[in-house]
Amino acid sequence: MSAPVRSRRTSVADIKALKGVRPIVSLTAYTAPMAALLDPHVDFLLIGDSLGMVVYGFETTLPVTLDLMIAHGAAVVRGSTTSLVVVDMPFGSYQEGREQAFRSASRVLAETGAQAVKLEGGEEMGETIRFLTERGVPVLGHIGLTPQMVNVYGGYKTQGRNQFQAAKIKADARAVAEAGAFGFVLEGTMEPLARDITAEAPIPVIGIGASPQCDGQILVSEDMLGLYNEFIPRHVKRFADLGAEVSKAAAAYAEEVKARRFPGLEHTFQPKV
Ligand SMILES: Nc1nc(=O)c2c([nH]1)NC[C@@H]1CN(c3ccc(C(=O)N[C@@H](CCC(=O)O)C(=O)O)cc3)CN21
Ligand SMILES: CC(C)C(=O)C(=O)O
Ligand SMILES: [Mg+2]
Repeated sequence: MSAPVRSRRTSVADIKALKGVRPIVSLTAYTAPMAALLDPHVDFLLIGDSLGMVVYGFETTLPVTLDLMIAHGAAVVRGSTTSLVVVDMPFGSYQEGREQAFRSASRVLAETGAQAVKLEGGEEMGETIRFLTERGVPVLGHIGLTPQMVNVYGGYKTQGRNQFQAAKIKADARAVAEAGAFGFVLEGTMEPLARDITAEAPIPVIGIGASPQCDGQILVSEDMLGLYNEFIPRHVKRFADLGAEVSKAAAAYAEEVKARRFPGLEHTFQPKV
């Protein structure tokens, strides 16, 4: 038997150690087959609560439940071998307080095999992040544009547009790092501010719609693969157009079925004589 490429999964300590060494690579995954395809190319896979919009067709991430995140988290762990796996804590599963957050997060780790959770919020989540990390749950923070706040913002609005917002995001970054997070996602934030925050933060800053100078980048896989067309935010670069490929394949299949060209006899089972 040949030796495995990596004998263990990337750990949160490995991710922390990459700051200042090389950019950290991350993508979302919701299913085992997609996780298997992405696993060799990323440092960590995120089961994002964006799956509510991308897979389940909701207009926001708010209806996503903890049970749904756990089902998809377990699938991604089964489909991957070397990446760190991080699961988003869904809306309502942690905002009530640190005990609720621990109850939810410990279920995620125990029932999925993932190594860490991500939760949205800065200063207001400091106490919760500390409570979790001190009790065995590594936490990835998420500040800037936090989609679970959509009803407070009144839309998905880019953050850090004025001095007050900028000061708040800087305070959030400090609070999350101070509370013991192993890194944080910085989303939808003005580029110069995102660059400053990355330079100041003692832990990896993973950007999405943030800055090329962030310590790492993350995208929703379906966005960068061209599999999600409901909206295409400015932060997205299309690395493939798989949506067009799916349409082409479905059209070819439909045509062959109607013309009785598919299935061919080679796709059928013939009795031996
Ligand atoms: N498929 C997908 N990709 C994502 O990046 C993503 C999700 N879903 N779901 C959860 C959140 C929602 N996100 C979003 C959604 C919309 C915009 C958007 O429309 N942005 C505008 C700017 C809005 C403004 O500042 O006024 C843009 O032009 O990009 C951005 C992020 C990011 N997350
Ligand atoms: C876009 C990433 C950071 C996320 O939180 C998600 O996919 O839910
Ligand atoms: Mg999310």
